[in-house]
Amino acid sequence: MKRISGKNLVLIGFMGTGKTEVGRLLADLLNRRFVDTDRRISEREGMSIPELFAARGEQYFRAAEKEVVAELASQKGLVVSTGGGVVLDGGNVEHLRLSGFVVWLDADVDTLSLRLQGDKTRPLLQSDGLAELYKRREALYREAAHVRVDTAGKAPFVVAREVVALLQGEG
Ligand SMILES: Nc1ncnc2c1ncn2[C@@H]1O[C@H](COP(=O)(O)OP(=O)(O)O)[C@@H](O)[C@H]1O
Ligand SMILES: O=C(O)C1=C[C@@H](OP(=O)(O)O)[C@@H](O)[C@H](O)C1
Ligand SMILES: [Mg+2]
Repeated sequence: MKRISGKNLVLIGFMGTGKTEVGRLLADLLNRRFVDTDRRISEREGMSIPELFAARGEQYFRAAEKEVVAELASQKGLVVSTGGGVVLDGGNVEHLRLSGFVVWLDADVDTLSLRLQGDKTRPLLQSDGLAELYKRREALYREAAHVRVDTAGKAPFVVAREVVALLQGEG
């Protein structure tokens, strides 16, 4: 797996594309350590992501996210699941691309809406419309990623297997 040897495998994409769930499966399949940036931030700050947004605001969250990304980019051999907004910062994108192979998990807006229906854990979905936010971010994911994987209509383990096949295909 030349694509990820000595590197991290990094998942980016919109909320609900399955970064956290697929990342965990990939770490198992590849026998690598799994780190989810949101989880890391929550642990560091001692509160959940919605609590952190409510208590300190998005800017504070983004600063914490940037620190965590920089820290993970200095490590190797990880599977890293990011939060959907990680690509808003050009420095994050640079770090992630230099330290890892960046896979964009994607799905159409209707699929994402269904997956996230009733979700209360994603503060940004409570205010902005999902479709609007997706439209604003799509180009950022495309530019940041080395490859895109469509997750619509596929179970998480099918997506994970597809990512592994993609890495193996590169020898
Ligand atoms: N491929 C998939 N098919 C169906 N549901 C999925 C898929 N991937 C994730 N989900 C569901 O969508 C929700 C968000 O998944 P999650 O892994 O937290 O996404 P992300 O970290 O990208 O926001 C969860 O309820 C999860 O079970
Ligand atoms: O898209 C975003 O800006 C965010 C996505 C969330 O992560 P997931 O993409 O894992 O849901 C989390 O980082 C935070 O709520 C902000
Ligand atoms: Mg997640």
